[in-house]
Amino acid sequence: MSTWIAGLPEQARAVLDPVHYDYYAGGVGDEVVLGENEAAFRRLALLPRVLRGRSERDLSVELPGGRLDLPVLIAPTAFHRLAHPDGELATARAAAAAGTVLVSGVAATVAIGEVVAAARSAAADASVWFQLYPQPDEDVTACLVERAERAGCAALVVTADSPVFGRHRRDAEHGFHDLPAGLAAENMRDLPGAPPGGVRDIEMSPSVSWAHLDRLRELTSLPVWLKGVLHPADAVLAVEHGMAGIVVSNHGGRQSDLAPAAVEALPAVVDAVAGRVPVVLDGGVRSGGDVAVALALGAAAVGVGRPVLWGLAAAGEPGVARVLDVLRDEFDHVLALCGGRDPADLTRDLVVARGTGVFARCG
Ligand SMILES: Cc1cc2nc3c(=O)[nH]c(=O)nc-3n(C[C@H](O)[C@H](O)[C@H](O)COP(=O)(O)O)c2cc1C
Ligand SMILES: CC(C)CC(=O)C(=O)O
Repeated sequence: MSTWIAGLPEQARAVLDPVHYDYYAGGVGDEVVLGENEAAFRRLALLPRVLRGRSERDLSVELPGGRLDLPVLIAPTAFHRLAHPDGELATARAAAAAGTVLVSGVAATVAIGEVVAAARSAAADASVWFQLYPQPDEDVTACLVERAERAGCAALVVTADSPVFGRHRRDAEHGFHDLPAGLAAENMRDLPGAPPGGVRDIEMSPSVSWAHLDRLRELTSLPVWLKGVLHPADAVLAVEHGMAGIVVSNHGGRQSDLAPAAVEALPAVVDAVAGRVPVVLDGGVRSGGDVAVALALGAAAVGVGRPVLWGLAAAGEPGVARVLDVLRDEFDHVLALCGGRDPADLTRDLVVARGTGVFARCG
């Protein structure tokens, strides 16, 4: 990990309200998965290939919903205005300037229309994606989809790993349940079932099903990604239900504390999908080396969550820009060291488990 990214949580902690720091940093239960997401990357190594590189590498990838100049997108995280007054506006500008995508959450503290406008102010061709939880009241879901389309989003990301809220001990200890006065989940304003100007709660429901997803898909022509898939059988179902892509994720260790590390779940999902749709990985990505390992295991790109929040808290838009720049630079360097010319040169035969000899291949 770059020393700068490694030091970011402490920089952020120094400026954040401790309650908000813990909201961002924390995980579910004993925070086993939170730690494992990063630790699992440390258990993997990449075998370099020699004498096949080139001096200029092409880091770009093409995904349903846009082309990324580097295979790193910004995973959806809630409430960026807890980190910095510019909130999602700063994150969107930094992502667009770096040539990548911000997946802006339904729980953003800036409405999606303004987020897209901010991204386009930094790069006219910027793509912003919109993440949502399918709401048990399908009129609310339909309204959110329409808002994302009207705003000009290029893809939807439906999060499926949250049938109930994860139990976050740090938040419970602080009694953190509400945003401070003046901040709100702006996309949830003025929705069916709320009084004019009122903000509806984001609801989780264990009864949200594949049928909800089918109906959601009928509402839109945008590509729909499914986020929070860990079981290969669910990946197959996602393809059968017309998903344009899959995000392998355990929600950054914030939902089930019994889940495997995200990178350990990745190869089986990639195999099950068998190239029919792209697979993105998020959880524990902290360096360009982690990006390279995930791509070698079959991810088309990775998402980063907390490092972006730390960069935003520490330095606003330039902080997010620097996180992306460091990841790009490190990834490019590792790719060169592996004799890679572009991401497609990172293949699974390069990945080995540390401490078990080169014949113990992963995946
Ligand atoms: C503070 C915080 C808020 C999050 N909010 C959302 C959200 O609203 N929707 C969602 O799908 N995922 C959410 N996530 C999960 C991220 O999209 C992503 O899966 C996770 O952060 C990746 O792990 P990383 O933080 O180790 O990079 C959140 C994560 C954090 C840390
Ligand atoms: C508003 C919340 C549901 C956001 C979230 O997904 C999280 O905090 O992990």
